[in-house]
Amino acid sequence: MKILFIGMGYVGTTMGAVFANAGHEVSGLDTDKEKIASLKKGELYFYEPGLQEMLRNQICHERLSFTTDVKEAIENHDILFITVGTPSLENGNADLTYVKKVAQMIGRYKNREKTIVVKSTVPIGTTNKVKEWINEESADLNPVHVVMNPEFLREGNALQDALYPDRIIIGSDDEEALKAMLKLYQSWNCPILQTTAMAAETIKYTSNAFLATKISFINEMAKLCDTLGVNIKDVSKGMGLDDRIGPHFLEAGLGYGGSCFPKDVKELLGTADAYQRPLGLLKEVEKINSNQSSYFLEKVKKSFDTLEGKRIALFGLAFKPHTDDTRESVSLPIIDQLLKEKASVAVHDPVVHLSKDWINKGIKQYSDPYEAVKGSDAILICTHWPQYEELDWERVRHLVNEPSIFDGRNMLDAAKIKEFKFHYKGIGYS
Ligand SMILES: NC(=O)c1ccc[n+]([C@@H]2O[C@H](COP(=O)([O-])OP(=O)(O)OC[C@H]3O[C@@H](n4cnc5c(N)ncnc54)[C@H](O)[C@@H]3O)[C@@H](O)[C@H]2O)c1
Ligand SMILES: O=c1ccn([C@@H]2O[C@H](COP(=O)(O)OP(=O)(O)O[C@H]3O[C@H](CO)[C@@H](O)[C@H](O)[C@H]3O)[C@@H](O)[C@H]2O)c(=O)[nH]1
Repeated sequence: MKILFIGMGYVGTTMGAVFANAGHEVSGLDTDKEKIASLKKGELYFYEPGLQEMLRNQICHERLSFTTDVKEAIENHDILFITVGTPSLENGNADLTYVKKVAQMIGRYKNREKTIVVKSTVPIGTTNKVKEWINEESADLNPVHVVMNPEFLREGNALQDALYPDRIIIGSDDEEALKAMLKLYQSWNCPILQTTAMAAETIKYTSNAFLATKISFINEMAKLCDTLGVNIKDVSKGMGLDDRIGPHFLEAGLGYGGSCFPKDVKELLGTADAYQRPLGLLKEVEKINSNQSSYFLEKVKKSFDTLEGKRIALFGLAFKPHTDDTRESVSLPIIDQLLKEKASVAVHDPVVHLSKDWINKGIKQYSDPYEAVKGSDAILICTHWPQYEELDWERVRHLVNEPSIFDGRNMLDAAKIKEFKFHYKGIGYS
């Protein structure tokens, strides 16, 4: 089948490559000329393990191509996936500008019957509006079939998640759209749930909200564990052994960031408020999450009379390991706060390069973690990059000024690290 992906970001590029890999002829459209120029050369402009190889392979097999030609792309394809961003507006609602523009573009250039797949995460009720936006703009009288097909991939694990998803959700009351989706996904070996577009949209938001709730729950318990002197890692492990609870998303630490959980939690809260069904539990989840970095910094501050003049080495800028994405990464507000307290900050991240704005604020970035820690008074771990577990901590001990580690991801083995005479503090774990 010939498929068009509109929006070559994390989702569009990954899913485009994966559908090409499954034997379809895929084209990727984006209005950003630089991104398309880079993708055409087989160069992935963001970091995602394994994707670059698949991208090049599919380009070589002529199953994957890229374009900025909106008219031609829309005219020549019958299945169009919308994968543009839906970031938060100031008020927390999802910004539908990009989705609406794409729908209008489709309407303008629609020349025959088409199936439109909404893959972007959109507020409940949007998929039905997409159909209206297309029809309002279209002079073509052939039918348009619209279906909601939320995406559940995680950055850093995107290929595995896209190739082997736990489930596929397809939501529409349009029989033709459902038929097209079942055909498209016929080679995928996982449960497929058919439902309404609104239920599909709701499933996406409630899934993210539930995972965010698990994280805030365990973080709240981690604070209690700090007070009680109980190890939260043992608590998570013990809880997770119960099949009904499961081991996932019970890692206590600095809380959730990224381009999805914060914005999707906000949007769901806004929708519920708009329908006068406020979600008290989820409000608390958000509040716990936004207080988590202050809780962590309080621990750091308690160890010093003042942070003024102290040299802090901060490990990890990405919002999670195996990605270069810093959207809503907790590391950035932490750096800001450290600067406000007049500390000097040296950072390391295996893949993220700090933007000029940050460098201009006086942050020093090092490509070698051992350089970053030289003369530091504290090491703050903000991203769970496995590389940090592998460091020669004995060597680190000899490079630092003060042997203090604040582990915002509880990723090091406290007992082992203390053997090197470090003072070690995690969250609910020390
Ligand atoms: N990133 C994830 O891990 C993830 C996972 C599941 C779902 N989602 C959802 O998928 C959607 C896309 O997320 P993303 O992270 O891939 O976004 P992104 O910001 O990485 O990419 C969006 C792309 O759309 C392009 N674009 C904007 N307007 C366009 C237009 N009119 N025509 C063509 N291209 C246009 C932008 O240039 C950009 O390249 C969001 O709704 C997000 O919530 C994201
Ligand atoms: O036990 C845990 C698990 C995760 N996190 C944090 O939670 C955030 C999100 O992590 P993760 O869910 O792995 O990454 P995302 O790429 O944001 O993926 C989420 O958001 C996507 C966009 O909607 C969905 O598609 C995915 O299913 C959903 O997991 C990160 O800051 C993690 O550090 C924790 O603090 N503790």
